[in-house]
Amino acid sequence: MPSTSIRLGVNVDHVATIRQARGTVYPDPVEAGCVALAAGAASITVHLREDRRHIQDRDVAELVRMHRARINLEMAVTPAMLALACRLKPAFVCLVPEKREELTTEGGLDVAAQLDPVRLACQRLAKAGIAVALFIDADVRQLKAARASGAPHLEIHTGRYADTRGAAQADELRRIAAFAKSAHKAGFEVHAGHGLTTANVAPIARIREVIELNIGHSIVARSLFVGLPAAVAEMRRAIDDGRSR
Ligand SMILES: CC(=O)[C@@H](O)[C@H](O)COP(=O)(O)O
Ligand SMILES: NCC(=O)COP(=O)(O)O
Repeated sequence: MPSTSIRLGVNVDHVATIRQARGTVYPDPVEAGCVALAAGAASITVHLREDRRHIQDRDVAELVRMHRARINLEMAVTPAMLALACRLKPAFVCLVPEKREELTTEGGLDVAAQLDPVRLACQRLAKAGIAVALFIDADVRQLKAARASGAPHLEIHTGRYADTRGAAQADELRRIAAFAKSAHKAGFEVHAGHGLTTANVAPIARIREVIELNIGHSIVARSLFVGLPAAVAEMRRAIDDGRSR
């Protein structure tokens, strides 16, 4: 039976984006993580990109040292990132696609096209005691591949849903809802995220099979005006309202 509650993971990448813009030591994404957890976040997500454009190795190490059980590290499937994850041992890793030139993640991981490396990565991370999610598009071909990979969790990419409007958005929502059902039936724990805001989160939160949402950019942006605890609380309310409708 799908869960009635839904966890909020707060992504603090864009706190680090502001810091890196000036090469200062502030604002600190580690401090932001602590504040977000105190404000009701269930976990903290950080994407350690290969180009280190925002989050740095030290941020991940510090967050893991302080809150290991609640840290979700997003990373590319590369030997260097796998070695780093196995050394730092966050509780969760989400394997994501990465392109140097993209402004943000543009789609899901093509698990079907790289099943062997993804399967090996899942095995290696599981051996290190890390629970793995695959960040994928709502696409049955990817679901089949994900089943063969051995990953226990999936995070559905909601970027296209967030970027479209009207009939196209309704279509994307239907696709995500149907995919979440199939993924849950196949035994995966189902998460979702990317591009979600207080204005668009409710229909995604209403999908019973989704039990975790990872949200960052809109929360960090909103925190400029109301502060991080209030921005996390606003998102929590929007999710709970959506879930209960
Ligand atoms: C994988 C994903 O959906 C995002 O969480 C990702 O972290 C976005 O990367 P940026 O934070 O660099 O936009
Ligand atoms: N995996 C999605 C995530 O961590 C946050 O994405 P966004 O809200 O910053 O677009």
